Amino acid sequence: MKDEKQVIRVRNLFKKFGDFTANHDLSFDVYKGEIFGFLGANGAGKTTAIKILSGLSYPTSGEIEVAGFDVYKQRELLKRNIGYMSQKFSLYEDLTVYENIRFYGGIYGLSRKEIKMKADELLTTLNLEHVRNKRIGELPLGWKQKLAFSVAILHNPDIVFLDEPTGGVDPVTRRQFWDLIYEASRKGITVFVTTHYMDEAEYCDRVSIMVDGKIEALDTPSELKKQFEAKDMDAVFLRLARNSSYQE
Ligand SMILES: Nc1ncnc2c1ncn2[C@@H]1O[C@H](COP(=O)(O)OP(=O)(O)OP(=O)(O)O)[C@@H](O)[C@H]1O
Repeated sequence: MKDEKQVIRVRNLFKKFGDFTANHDLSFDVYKGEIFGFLGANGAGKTTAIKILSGLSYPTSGEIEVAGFDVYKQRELLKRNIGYMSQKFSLYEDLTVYENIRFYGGIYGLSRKEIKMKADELLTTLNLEHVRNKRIGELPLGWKQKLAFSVAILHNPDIVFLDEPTGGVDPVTRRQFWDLIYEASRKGITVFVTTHYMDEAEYCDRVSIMVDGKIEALDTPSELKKQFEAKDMDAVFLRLARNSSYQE
């Protein structure tokens, strides 16, 4: 646990689609600056929960506070204090790198001066100054994802939600992506991340594993390995996912 300050508080979260329960009685806390891995097989209910936590959809029931805001009544305030990135929701392919930064900076309420300063800083850090005026569509996937992450935290939010941010990216670029995650966490930004890559689960401070809509395990990677007598997170995950009623 990085810091005692709670930034996400979830109690008895249920989300139902008709008769189907996608999230079943989830309760957990996430702390300031923590890198929290949210794992589960396909269809376990991760995206459903992330959408609720980031104010994009309502829960069926439960008490949920994110960045100190209630997900039922304070969604607009909540959204201003978080960042969100997924493979499906990212940068605009037809806009240039700088236009994307300007667009999102505007949405996040930054002034022109702040946007310019942040853009310069971000492009220098990522070593992408030379593509400032290139369309996003022309860039390699790994660059796009690093940019998308940096844009998602442009406004210095309390929490950033990452839904499979490194899908389809080679291991070297994934490692570089994780350096950005560590840096954000060092600055006090909480990182809530879903991934299918078990090496990435090892990089998290704590990991929760969801099976069929329920959290079946939640602890640090080293405690989970001890608890399940597993040599790595892959083995922990397989042991839990094997109990799933959902088989591909
Ligand atoms: N709007 C919806 N209406 C009905 N069922 C839904 C809806 N959204 C999600 N579901 C169902 O809820 C379950 C959980 O979906 P969710 O997308 O949260 O899973 P996930 O863990 O994010 O999976 P993946 O890793 O494949 O993205 C799935 O069975 C899905 O079909």
